[in-house]
Amino acid sequence: MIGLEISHVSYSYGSRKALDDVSFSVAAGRFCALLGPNGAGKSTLFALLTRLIVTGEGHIGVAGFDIARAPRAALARIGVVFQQPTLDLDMTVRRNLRYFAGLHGLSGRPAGLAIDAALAQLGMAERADEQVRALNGGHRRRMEIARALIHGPQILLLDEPTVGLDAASRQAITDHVHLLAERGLAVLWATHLVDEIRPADQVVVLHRGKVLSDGGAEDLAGGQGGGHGLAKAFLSMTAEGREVPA
Ligand SMILES: Nc1ncnc2c1ncn2[C@@H]1O[C@H](COP(=O)(O)OP(=O)(O)OP(=O)(O)O)[C@@H](O)[C@H]1O
Repeated sequence: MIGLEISHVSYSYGSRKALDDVSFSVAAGRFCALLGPNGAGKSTLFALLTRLIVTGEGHIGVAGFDIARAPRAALARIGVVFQQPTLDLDMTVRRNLRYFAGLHGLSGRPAGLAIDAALAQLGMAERADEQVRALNGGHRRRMEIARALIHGPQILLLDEPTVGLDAASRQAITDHVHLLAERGLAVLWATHLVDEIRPADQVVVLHRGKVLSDGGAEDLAGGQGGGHGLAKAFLSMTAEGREVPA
């Protein structure tokens, strides 16, 4: 089943073209890394997928709903973790999530159940009554991912979710989100870090607003040992003349 479909999407800020005829899709149950250097257009694409901005060029389908024609139905099926954290540090984890559940029309026992389930999926159940301020950066991020799951989305969007985290936290979050994909979510994970990508993942390379490649991570690495092969392929596609270490 198709989770997310992006077809011939373009977007410009004034005369600057940020996305140029972008097409790819992410099926339910797939982890897709949107790999691109700074300025590639990743955040612009996320803004279009969440209707922060709109474009007349191209089509975006979310779990079968056209985001332009049926925005409410489409957005209800998306969970999103933006680059900038947006948590209330002085509330507990549960209070933060209850507030967000309310925005989705969930309250009372159904909200409590949804919050418990989401926290459990991120290994955060025992932190529910802690103040967010007391959590480390990795746990705060996991909580934001749990928050994005409360309303039962089919698509999960994460914009560079591991920025600023230490290696162990990055690993834990990457593991958790891969598990969410295995359980059926279509995951779009924007990053410029190849070590967050697994051999079975889909990788879309975005550079200067264009899709340079779309396929399996193993194929992109060209059989050259996972992360190293991927890094080489990514750099040679995007570095434009910079030396790529052997
Ligand atoms: N509000 C804006 N006004 C004008 N140009 C913008 C605006 N936002 C982004 N751009 C430009 O659009 C292009 C794509 O930027 P975008 O932020 O989408 O890339 P990105 O891949 O998310 O980069 P980063 O990893 O640095 O966040 C860049 O050339 C950027 O300078």
